[in-house]
Amino acid sequence: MDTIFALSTAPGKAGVAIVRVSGPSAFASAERLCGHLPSPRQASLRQLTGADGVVLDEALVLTFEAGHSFTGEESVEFHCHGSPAIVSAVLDQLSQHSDLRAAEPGEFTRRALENGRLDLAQVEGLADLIEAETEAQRRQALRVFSGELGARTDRWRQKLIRAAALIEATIDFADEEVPVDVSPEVTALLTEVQTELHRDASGVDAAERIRTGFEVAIVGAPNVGKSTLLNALAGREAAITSEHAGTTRDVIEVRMDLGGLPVTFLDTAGLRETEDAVETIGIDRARQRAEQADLRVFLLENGQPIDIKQESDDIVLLAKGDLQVSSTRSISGKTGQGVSELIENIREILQTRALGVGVATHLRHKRAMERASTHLVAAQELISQGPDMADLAAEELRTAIRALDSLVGRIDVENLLDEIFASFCLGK
Ligand SMILES: Nc1nc2c(c(=O)[nH]1)N(C=O)[C@@H](CNc1ccc(C(=O)N[C@@H](CCC(=O)O)C(=O)O)cc1)CN2
Ligand SMILES: Nc1nc2c(ncn2[C@@H]2O[C@H](COP(=O)(O)OP(=O)(O)OP(=O)(O)O)[C@@H](O)[C@H]2O)c(=O)[nH]1
Ligand SMILES: [Mg+2]
Repeated sequence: MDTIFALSTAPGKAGVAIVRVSGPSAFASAERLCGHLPSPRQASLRQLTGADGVVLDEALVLTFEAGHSFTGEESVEFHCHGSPAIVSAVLDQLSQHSDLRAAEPGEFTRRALENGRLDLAQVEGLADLIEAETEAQRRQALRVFSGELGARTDRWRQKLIRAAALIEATIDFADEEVPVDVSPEVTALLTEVQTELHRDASGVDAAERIRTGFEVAIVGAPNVGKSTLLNALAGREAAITSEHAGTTRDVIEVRMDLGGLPVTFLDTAGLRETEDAVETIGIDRARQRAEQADLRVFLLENGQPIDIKQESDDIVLLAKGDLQVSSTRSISGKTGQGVSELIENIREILQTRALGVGVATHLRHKRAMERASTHLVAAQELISQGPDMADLAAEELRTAIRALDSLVGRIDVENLLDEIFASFCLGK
């Protein structure tokens, strides 16, 4: 096994920069850099010196014994001053050790997975945790990282193994007319698992939204003040506004943190019949993005209908509220009237959708659960056909268990790993 090293903190100037080394030569290699190592898990100040005896930095050195580290391997951390020059000097020095090589992105975590310190779902949770920018993202990622999905998978697994054992017992005793009919207990076990699979899988779409962000499109006729509203929401001049109808053509995106929920607002071209070819392209894009968005804000000026399908949660507001006689259900990006109410309204709607999230948070989880579920349905069907079908039913259960095992990376995941680790940072 190679010993690997990388800068584990973000590159650039910082208070402190941590260089991590992991693998069988970690201690030996660290000794060449800082002399006598401190006892494991006891940070101590050391001078780091190059091969020629020149001092590179005065750093805190922290060691972890094999079996008691993040990766599960012997590991050393150098907590250096966060200077790009120091970091590159230390990395250069390490790269001259012939038994060391630079780590690939995510390679420390990959080793943690291989050494059984984390399961695959936890690795995904860790990746999400590092990507998390809002409170809802942080909470969701931490829940996955805590291993809840793995724990629940274990319980499903045990129930299915018990069900398979009960069925197999009927095969063994088929000739002896077993007096007990096991199918009620088997059916109960399968139904329990299926109900939970269904509930967890149905929360995945909302979980995906929390991870990638909800999209909220602002739509309406030209000149009603969509771009002005976007700018008011963003608190900056993100979009060009003008008194000319047909100003916005491209979809303008502004990312925001709405009380912990990640939301991307979309400002779109005003919808109308037009001869202008470029504006027409903009209007097509507007319609497409608005229809795909999670929520739409319709800005209406003269009560003219907007030719975009309105979903039940969508928000309809009267534009240029400062010019309207009644201020209810109206908004003005120009004066700010109604803007904080709109934000609160959107947050509430999206928050309700976020409530359905269970322990499964990735499309990959949903697919594995649906695969398992399909085989459970097939097993149920076979069981209902009587004892002759018992061995086929047991086989369906084993296939369902394999699908669940792929959730936590017990099997069939080699090809997934590269994809999952490709998105990791260097040093993680
Ligand atoms: N400096 C530093 N901070 C860090 C990390 C790190 O690697 N280095 N982490 C990296 O992502 C996270 C913490 N994760 C860690 C997970 C396990 C162990 C560890 O040594 N585990 C041992 C002993 C546990 C104990 O203290 O009892 C073990 O599990 O046997 C260390 C860090 C966040 N902060
Ligand atoms: N009185 C008033 N004027 C507004 C308000 N919002 C926008 N306007 C004015 O209306 C005109 C059009 O505003 P925009 O925000 O560019 O309108 P839009 O809906 O983005 O227009 P298109 O991009 O052409 O579809 C500008 O002159 C704005 O100053 C408002 O709330 N009240
Ligand atoms: Mg506009």
